[in-house]
Amino acid sequence: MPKPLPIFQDFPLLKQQAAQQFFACFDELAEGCLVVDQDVRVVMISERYAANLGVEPSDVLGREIETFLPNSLMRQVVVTGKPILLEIFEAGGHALVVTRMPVRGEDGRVVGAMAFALYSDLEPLKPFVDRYGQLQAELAHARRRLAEARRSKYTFSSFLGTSPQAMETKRLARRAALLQAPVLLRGETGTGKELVAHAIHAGGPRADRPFVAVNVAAIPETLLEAEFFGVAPGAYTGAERKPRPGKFELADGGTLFLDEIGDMPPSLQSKLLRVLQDQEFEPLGSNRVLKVDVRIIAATSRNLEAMIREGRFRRDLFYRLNVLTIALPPLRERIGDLPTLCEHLLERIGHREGAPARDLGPDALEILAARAWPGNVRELENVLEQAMLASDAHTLGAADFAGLPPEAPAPAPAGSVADAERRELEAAIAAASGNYAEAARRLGIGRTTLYRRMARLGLEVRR
Ligand SMILES: Nc1ncnc2c1ncn2[C@@H]1O[C@H](COP(=O)(O)OP(=O)(O)OP(=O)(O)O)[C@@H](O)[C@H]1O
Repeated sequence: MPKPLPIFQDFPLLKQQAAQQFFACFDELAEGCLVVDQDVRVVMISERYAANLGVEPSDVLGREIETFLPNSLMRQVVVTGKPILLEIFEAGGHALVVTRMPVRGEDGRVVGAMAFALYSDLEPLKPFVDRYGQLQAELAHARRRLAEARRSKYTFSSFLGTSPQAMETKRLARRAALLQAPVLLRGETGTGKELVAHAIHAGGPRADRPFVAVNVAAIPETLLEAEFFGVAPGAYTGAERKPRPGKFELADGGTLFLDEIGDMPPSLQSKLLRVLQDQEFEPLGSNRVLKVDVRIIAATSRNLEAMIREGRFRRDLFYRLNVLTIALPPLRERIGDLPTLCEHLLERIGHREGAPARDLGPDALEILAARAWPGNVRELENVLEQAMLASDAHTLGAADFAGLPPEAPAPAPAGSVADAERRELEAAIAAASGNYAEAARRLGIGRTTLYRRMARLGLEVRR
């Protein structure tokens, strides 16, 4: 509780005079003032303030302020005892810049509050208000962009498939999300390595910290070091290396996803190993050591063991990265997931293209199941997209995929899709003890879709 100002204590008359002068001064220089008691009734209002509010002083004296100014904040000041130092207040059809302060008695208790209108015309403040508005807008924009960039695009539910292989992948990834050790994702192109990396990040304690991805294969070797470790200001490094933070620094506190780690040149492999061991490094052209806390998720489609034998990949780096390893199954080894994948991908493509989602006829499914899919889910998505764009049919049939280039048939015989799907549905229904809603949830589909699929596969729906 603040004490009354000591200088006034022995001079009550002076205090009163000063207060009166203060009010008079404010009324003249500013746009008037107003005082309320502890019941928020008006005990004083200047002519000018009354004019600004569009009221007559005699009409409002003694009244609770909200009876003529419903959005007044004076009660808040009286109740909390806290001033509201600057606020733009809309009243009487125009904006006032108002300062409100509590009035305290000798014992420090709040006995009322006073308000001063500093300006009734915001023109003098316009440069500040404009600048403030502009900065606010810039800040909001930057925050939105940062949040978007940092938000993981995928979670575990984005990884589609309920085959045993897909479920095992998700189980391992969920476990990895809760740990801090490096993760190595292995799998052919298009099997969802990047998707899983995002999901691991989003499912762990670093979720609200940055997720930074670097595709090692996409960056020229000469620029990789600067890309990873950054360039210090003032470093003489040539035109293409302006001072900037490296990916390690940007990912501090979060996750750094190193895609195509097998493409990393040997010189950088040693440096990466050092950072993994010590969690510190020096930006290019700097003698300052930066300490970071970064979780590494690396991915590769290459045979790293063969590369080690050929001396192209460091064994010690491999051991360092190969702590939690997740092998992503190729599509042809989980062809039972094809119907689920197609259904979701068609929906996703439809959404992207602003077109209604399409179905896939059983004949089309048989054709797709017979392919080897070297490009995996990405290739499947491309094939579906092309077929969708070329046809108006609601249900895509075999003919819509007639243009597919010939390809060696996959090891699995074509008839097995229906079997695999039937087994999958039966397993889910059994696991849900015959509860179809629960089985559908486990499969990640709606109940109606489940009934439709069961009917197509000749499974009886028991109600
Ligand atoms: N299980 C899955 N469920 C849904 N979408 C998937 C799945 N696997 C892959 N995809 C989709 O396939 C595309 C390729 O996936 P992603 O980029 O994660 O693969 P990748 O293994 O990192 O490929 P690359 O090695 O070529 O970089 C993405 O559009 C992704 O959303």
